[in-house]
Amino acid sequence: MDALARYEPIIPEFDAFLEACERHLPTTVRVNSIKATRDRVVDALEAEGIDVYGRDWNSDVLGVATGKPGKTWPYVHGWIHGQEEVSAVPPAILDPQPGEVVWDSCAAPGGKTTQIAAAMDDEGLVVANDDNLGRLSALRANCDRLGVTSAAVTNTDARRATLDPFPGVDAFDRALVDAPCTCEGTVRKNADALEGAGASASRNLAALQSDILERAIELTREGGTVVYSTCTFAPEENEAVVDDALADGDCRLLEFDTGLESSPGITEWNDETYDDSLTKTRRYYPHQNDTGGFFAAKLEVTA
Ligand SMILES: C[S@@+](CC[C@H](N)C(=O)[O-])C[C@H]1O[C@@H](n2cnc3c(N)ncnc32)[C@H](O)[C@@H]1O
Repeated sequence: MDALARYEPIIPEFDAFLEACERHLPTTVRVNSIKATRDRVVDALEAEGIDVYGRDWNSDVLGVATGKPGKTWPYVHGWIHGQEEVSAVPPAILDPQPGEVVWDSCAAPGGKTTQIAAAMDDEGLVVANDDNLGRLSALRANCDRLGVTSAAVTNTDARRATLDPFPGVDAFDRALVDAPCTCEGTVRKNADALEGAGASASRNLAALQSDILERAIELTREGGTVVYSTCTFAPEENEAVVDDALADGDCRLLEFDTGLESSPGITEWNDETYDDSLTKTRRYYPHQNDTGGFFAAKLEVTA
């Protein structure tokens, strides 16, 4: 947990935060509304001895009290997807609508792609991109199992993505940048997550994250929405990256409230200051909702 010590000045109730990071992460699943309803899923899981409980902020997210849902037929048939609760936040605030064209720039293995497609009633187009060929089979398999027919899988470096493969598409309506990051917020399910974490690892990733976010803003129509998210606590990968995008002058931050407890983004870190509007971004800490850690920013494209 040493790598987390540098966050003491910015994380509220720091001792409770550290204590939560050492606790086992609750298992959660997301109901796949393309194939099933919440009630049918609850009944089917209970018939297999899996007890679940609802989560107030999102009726499609179920906590698992007992049993292993990944070994049940509702899982095999794609009625549910194993998804960490707080990782359902970015697609929820992206708020994609049926018929839209949405870019998921860093999509594998597809937890958020399939959530986006479900929110769109599987109508429209979700371009699910990832530059790592080895991760595309899991992305495709998840789309198949969950019955997603609206996704097109691409394998490009998001920094250089174009609209050329999609004749007739002038711009994306919305884009998600669920960026590659140091993954510190996954420490509750992977104790090794903090190995190699720290300011220098975070600074090394920031240029890639900024370039992908910049490309997402360029490819999204004026008035469209871009969500930037990471599963790390590092301001270098979070507020600093969004601050960079704001400085280009083509977007502005929007406020959002998922119903989950969260803290506002910060505007000062070490020797840096960020735009005041960075308080509209949200930080989700493990002790607030008994989840992993996440950061999310919702941007409107203005030019
Ligand atoms: C946090 S993971 C995405 C998780 C995914 N959104 C989900 O919910 O299942 C980040 C992904 O970014 C991909 N990635 C890294 N660099 C990239 C780049 N330059 N262009 C596109 N994808 C990239 C990685 O291969 C990885 O799959």
